Order: sequence, then structure tokens, then C-alpha cells
Amino acid sequence: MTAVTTTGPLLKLPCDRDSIQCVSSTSDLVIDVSDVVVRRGASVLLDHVDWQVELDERWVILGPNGAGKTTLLNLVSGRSHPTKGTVRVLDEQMGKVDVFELRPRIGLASAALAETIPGDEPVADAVVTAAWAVLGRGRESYEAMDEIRARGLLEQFGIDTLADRRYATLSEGERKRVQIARALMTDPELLLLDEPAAGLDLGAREALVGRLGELAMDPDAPALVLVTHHVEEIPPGFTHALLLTEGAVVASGLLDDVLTAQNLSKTFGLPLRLERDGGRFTARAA
Ligand SMILES: Nc1ncnc2c1ncn2[C@@H]1O[C@H](COP(=O)(O)OP(=O)(O)OP(=O)(O)O)[C@@H](O)[C@H]1O
Repeated sequence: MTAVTTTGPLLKLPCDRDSIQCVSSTSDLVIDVSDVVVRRGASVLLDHVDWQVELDERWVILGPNGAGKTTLLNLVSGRSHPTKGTVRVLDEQMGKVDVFELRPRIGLASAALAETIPGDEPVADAVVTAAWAVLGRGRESYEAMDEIRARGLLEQFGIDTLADRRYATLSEGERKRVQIARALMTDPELLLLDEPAAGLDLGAREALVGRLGELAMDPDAPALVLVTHHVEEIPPGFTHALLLTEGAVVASGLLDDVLTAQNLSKTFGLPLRLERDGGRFTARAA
């Protein structure tokens, strides 16, 4: 068992925002990134980035390889620090808060985290263990409510029939859904999804985009931030977009204003045509 914390359960579940067991924010501003610069050696990974996210917003971060998307998510999830500027998340300033207390309030699903899920872990355990922020179920005890919540999340993502399977036996698409269910286990106020559709075939991608679209439409869902390279992976119901290139913001704001062929072409460095059909997008070279 890899204990991330040894101080006890992070939250008693299920947890709603009116419960005294939940720590909730006092403002609607969930993310406040102000004039942030990240330098690593001679490289500037983020260059004077400003970004604000409110509780009811669903953001997509789009940009080419190396744009700084994961670097930005790492700052917001408390996994790294800026060289300059401030990062406030859920009314706490990174660098001045105990990140181990803050992290349960932030759900994160990423390729790096997925690699740490033990292959022989039953799927239901891979989700429920998020309540203790551990990987690999050990001697920690769970209440019936925890188990019910984990199964409920698997059902929400259409994989409840896989609850007793070993994680390693799942397809990539099924694993992605388990990772998101795990990220939601602590009833976070903010959910960060780093390329959730990467490596999925068309069917699996569409199934995931559909589930994320349902989550986006749910008024009780946390604030959502989804990182992708592809406009085709933007679920319906997403409201805002941040376009990044070479560590700098090209455009940021309401999806309808920001997601234009002109902004997308500037972001990816080639002339692009953008089409919209209902709540979905496609892009190709002009
Ligand atoms: N520790 C480091 N030292 C120097 N450069 C780094 C370091 N970490 C990341 N980089 C560089 O910073 C840039 C941004 O990386 P980041 O992973 O944030 O990009 P990204 O937009 O998520 O890319 P991708 O879409 O390919 O995942 C990349 O060019 C990467 O090589």
C-alpha cells in the first residue's frame, strides 16, 4: 500500500456541500492564477498567465504539444509551484496551504496518476481507496457509504459491471473511466482531467465524451477543467476555453467567443477551419 497520507480518512462520504463534514469555499472563484511565470532552467514553461475559473464553469484547455497545459494543471493541483505570480485554488494560496489537506478537494485524472494504480487492484477498490488517498487497498477501513459511493460512480460512468475485475484487465477506455470515477470519489469541488480521451478509439472516445457531457450538464458537478489537443474531444455543455501556445495565453473566456478558426489557427500555428455541429466541434487544415 502506498499511503499518501497517514492521518486518517480525508472525507466521510457521501459528502454534500451543506454537510459540516465538507470543507467548502467561501467564494465562487475556484481557480485564480495571477501573472504566473514558470521557468525551469533556461526554459519558460508559462509566461505571465492569468486565469480565473468559477464554480459553475466547465473549461477546456487547448494547445499543441509542449504548450504548458500539464504545467498549468500541476500548479493548480498543488503538484508544483510557480517561479513568479500567485496560484489560489478554493480560496487557498498555493505555497501557504497544506497541499495534503487541499488535494482531496481537487479531483485529478492524468496519465501520470493512472500509472500508479496497481494492475492487480479490483476496480471497485481502485476507486474507493481515493477516500484515504491511498493506492492499493490495505488495512484502512471503509464505511458502507464509501463502497456504495464507489459503485455509484462506476455506474455513473457505465462500468459498474467491471467493479470486481482487476484493473490491468480493462481496456484503455474502461481505465480512463475508472480514473475519473476515482477522481470524483472525494466529492471534489474541482475536477481536473488531463487528456482523458488520449489513446482511445472512436467508440471509446465518443462514449467518454458523452459521459463527460452529462457531468458538465449536472448542476451539482464540481467545476471542470479538461485538457486536450483536439476540439473533437470537447464535451457538449463545456462553457469556457483557454487557448495556450508556447506557455502564453492566446485567448481565454467564453467558449463561443474564444473557440474561433482564427484563435485556433494562432494556437496551433497553421491555418485551420473550424466547424460546429450542435455542441460538438471539428477542425481541419484550411
Ligand atoms: N522540468 C522541466 N525542465 C525543462 N523543461 C520542462 C520541464 N518540464 C516540462 N518542460 C517543458 O515544458 C514544456 C511544457 O510542458 P507541458 O507538459 O506543460 O506541455 P503540454 O502542453 O502539457 O504538452 P503535451 O500536450 O505534449 O502533453 C515542454 O516543452 C516541456 O518539455
